[in-house]
Formats: sequence, C-alpha cells, structure tokens
Amino acid sequence: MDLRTVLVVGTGLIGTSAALALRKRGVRVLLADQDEGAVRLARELGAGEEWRPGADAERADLAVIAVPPAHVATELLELQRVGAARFYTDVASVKGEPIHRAMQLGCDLSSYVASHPLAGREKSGPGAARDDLFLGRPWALCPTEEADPEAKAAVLRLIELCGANAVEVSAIDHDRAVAVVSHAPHVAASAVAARLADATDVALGLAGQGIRDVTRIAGSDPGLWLGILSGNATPVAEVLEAVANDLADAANALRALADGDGTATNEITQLLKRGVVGHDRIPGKHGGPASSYAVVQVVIGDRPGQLARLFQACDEVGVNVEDVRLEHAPGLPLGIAELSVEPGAAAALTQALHERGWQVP
Ligand SMILES: NC(=O)C1=CN([C@@H]2O[C@H](COP(=O)(O)OP(=O)(O)OC[C@H]3O[C@@H](n4cnc5c(N)ncnc54)[C@H](O)[C@@H]3O)[C@@H](O)[C@H]2O)C=CC1
Ligand SMILES: O=C(O)C(=O)Cc1ccc(O)cc1
Repeated sequence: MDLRTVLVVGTGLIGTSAALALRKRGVRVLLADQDEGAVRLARELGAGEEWRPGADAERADLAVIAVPPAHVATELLELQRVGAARFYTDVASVKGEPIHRAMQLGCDLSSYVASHPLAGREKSGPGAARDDLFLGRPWALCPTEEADPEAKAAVLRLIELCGANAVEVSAIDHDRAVAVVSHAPHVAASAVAARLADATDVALGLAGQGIRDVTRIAGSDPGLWLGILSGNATPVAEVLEAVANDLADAANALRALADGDGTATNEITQLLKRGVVGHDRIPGKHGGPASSYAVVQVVIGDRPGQLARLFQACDEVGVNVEDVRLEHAPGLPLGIAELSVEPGAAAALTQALHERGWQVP
C-alpha cells in the first residue's frame, strides 16, 4: 500500500521522529499538536508542513497519533469525526487501554490498527527526534478483529518506511510483554536512580558506566511515564513483585553472610547466574539472536575528531564496529572507547591500531 500523505498528531519525540523518517522517504507529512511551539519546531527541523484542517482538501492516507496514552482514543474520535485520514494508528506504549477506550467512545475500529515502536529515548519533545530512531527496532501492531486489511497494510507500510521490523501481537500479549521488557525495568531504574538523590559527592564522583547504563531511562519525563504505567498497572505490578522478591532474598542472604553464614553465597550466586541467563537472551541488533562481541579498548584523548579518526582506522582495517561505548576518566583529559567487534576480528584490530599509534591497553 502506498502512503503519499501522512498526518502526524503529536509532534513530540516519537511523532517527529516518524515524520522525519517519512520525509526522508519522500512522503508528504502534515503536522499537528496542541502545543503550537512543538509543531513550529518540528516544521523547522524539516519534519513536514503544518496541518490546516479544512484548508487541506486532501485526506491523509494515514494518521499517526503520537500523544500520551490517555489521549489516544479522544484524538482518534475527533480525527475520524472530521475525516482526517483513510486509516489511523497510534504509537502509545500501552495497547489494551487505548483500544478499549476507542471501543467505548464508538470510534470506527475498521480503519484503526494500534501500534507501538519499541524504540525511544529518555528525552521528550521534537528537539530530541531522530530520523533513524526506529531503524532495525521492533514495532508492534495489534489489529483487532474489526480491522480492515487495508488499514493493517497502511500501518505495515509506515513501519517499513521507518526502517523498523513489524511484530504482530494481540494487545493483551503486547501489554504483558512490555511489562517485562520496558515498563517494570523503567520503575526498577527509577528506584536505583532515586538512591542517588541524596548520595554523597564522594559517591557521585566515583560513578562509572555501570550506574549510567542501569539508570539512563530513569531520566525520562515522569508525567508521560505515569500515564504509561497507569495504563498497564496489573502486568507491571506482577513483574515488580517478582523483582522485589529477588531483591529481598538477596538482601537477606547478604545479611546472613555478614553474620557469618557462608552458605548464603549460594543464594546470591544463583541470582547473579539467573541474571546472566536473562541478559544473554536479549536479541542482538535487528532482532537477530543474542550475539557476543569481543571488546577492544582504545585510549582516546578528549579532543574533537578523535572518534572520527578511530572509526576511520577501523574502516581502513576493514573491521565493522558493532557498538561503541565511551568511558570518561574522571578529572583526566582522556577516555576509553570500547569497540565491540566480531570475536575473530579483535586480535587483528588490536594489532592494526597499535601500528597506527593508538594506545590499546
Ligand atoms: N518516549 C519514548 O521513548 C516512547 C514513547 N512512546 C509513546 O509515544 C507517545 C508520545 O510520546 P513522546 O513522543 O515520547 O512524548 P512527547 O512528550 O515528546 O510528545 C507528546 C506530544 O503530544 C502532544 N499532545 C499531548 N496531548 C495531545 C493531544 N490531545 N492532541 C495533540 N497533541 C497532544 C504534546 O504537546 C507533545 O508535543 C506516547 O503515547 C508514548 O507512550 C512510544 C515509544 C517510545
Ligand atoms: O530509551 C530507551 O532505550 C527506550 O527503550 C525507550 C522506550 C520508552 C517507551 C517505550 O514505549 C519504548 C521505548
């Protein structure tokens, strides 16, 4: 199905990212938001033109509703009332509640297929948008029985144009799944980050990459997340209860260890090992099987252009860098770049970088 014109309602992080990706593929994009400033910024970023309901005679092929979960159904109703598009989708992080609300409000369910890109950032608003945000990421779609196959085809085309991988799933399965892989982890990250609110300056000065990794998503907009968690409350509570049990068991075992009960190490080891198993099950890039890369560490000076030079060197040697992580040495004008590469390429890369004068510890 061809998408010539797409209307994006809600030009924040997700709406503007989708709009930028569509513009790159030559799709005409119309932009709307209750916040005029958000539309203006999205337009200035090249995400499309402002939607002028009534004045735009042309009906969009698809409307993408990218507003907080609690507002999806009312927006859908209003857009359908004015006949804004042939087909409709939303991108909210929960699916059961918006679909249920749309039914209650009497929305037309034949032209609507709910969806959810599993990609985002801890920043909100159009200024944080990226045209490559969805590249290689899963994008769930949850057609109801009433959905017109053409509506589903339109949403599949949107997902394809954004470079994401479509995953069809029922709304109930989706909500249970994202409780495990997104919503409960978000609350856990917030709980860990909350420990830092009154941590000493000494503790914060010793913060390394681990705490940054574990808490990155805790920097997200609390208002948006309250809406997401409220919309998926029971599944998220179930996962959090299981996590809380593991944490309580670990704390009890450590207390016992401190009191001289050496057998308590078993309990802790079991949790750490279960953690390794769970971590290794996370699929690799593009939804492929989990893959273990070798990590090559390179010392880089904190000067402009260093990373570009390093990537250039990798390119010359013909080694594909699968991932990169930067570790800054506190108080020093240098850092460590950790390059993840195929295990077979690590030794040759290390030697080639040495020969080119890089410090590879
Ligand atoms: N933040 C993330 O990483 C992800 C968010 N989502 C979902 O995408 C949706 C949008 O989230 P973000 O783009 O992150 O939020 P955002 O805060 O960056 O943007 C939301 C935009 O919606 C506008 N808005 C709110 N109510 C509106 C209404 N009734 N009509 C028109 N515009 C309205 C706001 O003015 C704002 O510009 C949410 O449903 C969220 O659950 C999905 C995947 C990832
Ligand atoms: O920041 C990240 O890495 C995320 O994974 C963000 C995210 C937030 C909400 C979603 O519904 C999906 C993805």
